[in-house]
Amino acid sequence: MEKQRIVVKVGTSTLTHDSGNMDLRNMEHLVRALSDLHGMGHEIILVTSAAITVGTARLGLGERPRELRMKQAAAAVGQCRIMHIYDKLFSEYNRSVAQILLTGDDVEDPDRSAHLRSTFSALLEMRVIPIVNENDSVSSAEIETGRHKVLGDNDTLSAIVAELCQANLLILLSDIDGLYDADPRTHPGARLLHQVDALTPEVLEMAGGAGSWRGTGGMATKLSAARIAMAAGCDMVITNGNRMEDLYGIVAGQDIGTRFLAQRA
Ligand SMILES: Nc1ncnc2c1ncn2[C@@H]1O[C@H](COP(=O)(O)OP(=O)(O)O)[C@@H](O)[C@H]1O
Ligand SMILES: N[C@@H](CCC(=O)OP(=O)(O)O)C(=O)O
Repeated sequence: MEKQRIVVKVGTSTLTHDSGNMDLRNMEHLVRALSDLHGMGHEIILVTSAAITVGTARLGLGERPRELRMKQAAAAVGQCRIMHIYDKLFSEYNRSVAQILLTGDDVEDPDRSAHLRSTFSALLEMRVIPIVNENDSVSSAEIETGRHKVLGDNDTLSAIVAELCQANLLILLSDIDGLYDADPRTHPGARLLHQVDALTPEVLEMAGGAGSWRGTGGMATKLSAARIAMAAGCDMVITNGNRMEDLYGIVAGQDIGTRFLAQRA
């Protein structure tokens, strides 16, 4: 099989329980599948969410803080916890990881994004698995005051990373099997779309908001990600994070989840 550069984004709803604590079973299955794909020769970049949720649980705050500075503090605490667990789990499979935290400025500024590209390429050359999140402790201020709209959700961030690294494939692991023709939580008869060739107005209309208190963007941000990835020549697949074994089939090109086809030049 051809070796691919793959960005995998995993959302808060897959990484945590409803209590806000980390879902260690899902994390273990994720790390095992990614380590295995890495062992097959693929290059892997992991974009991970959940810092704010895990920090909230760790600090015993009861509910997700509304105050910005508390959210940012929770992210700082949660990010440490998450990286600790990833490092521990990947180490069991003899894989090295690196942490990259990004803000909107980092990807917008040509100098910074050039450095970022070189860092990713050096890490991948050394067979390290970069683990990326938004630098929430710094950047939420920008997001909430509306000065920068570039980031703010990891779906978009993962597509920007895929574009920056010229990845072949972006996989979004969510709490749902893919894009349906309507939000299945409110429309029980909704049907799964297997392939999307173009983001037509009809497709864009299908997307609704987040499915749980822990998720943020819902399908709307996933379609924004698809727009960036498809234009960058990268296929994107939305699939359910509860079946990590599906990652193998997706990488092999099987019909799993919803695949958004790259625009080929
Ligand atoms: N057309 C749609 N197809 C599938 N899911 C949808 C759709 N519209 C809205 N959703 C909601 O999007 C949710 C997934 O996004 P989100 O809650 O942000 O999770 P994540 O943390 O995985 O990013 C689903 O649980 C679902 O309720
Ligand atoms: N950067 C934030 C997550 C933002 C985000 O997009 O969350 P999600 O919709 O669960 O992928 C955090 O780590 O808490």
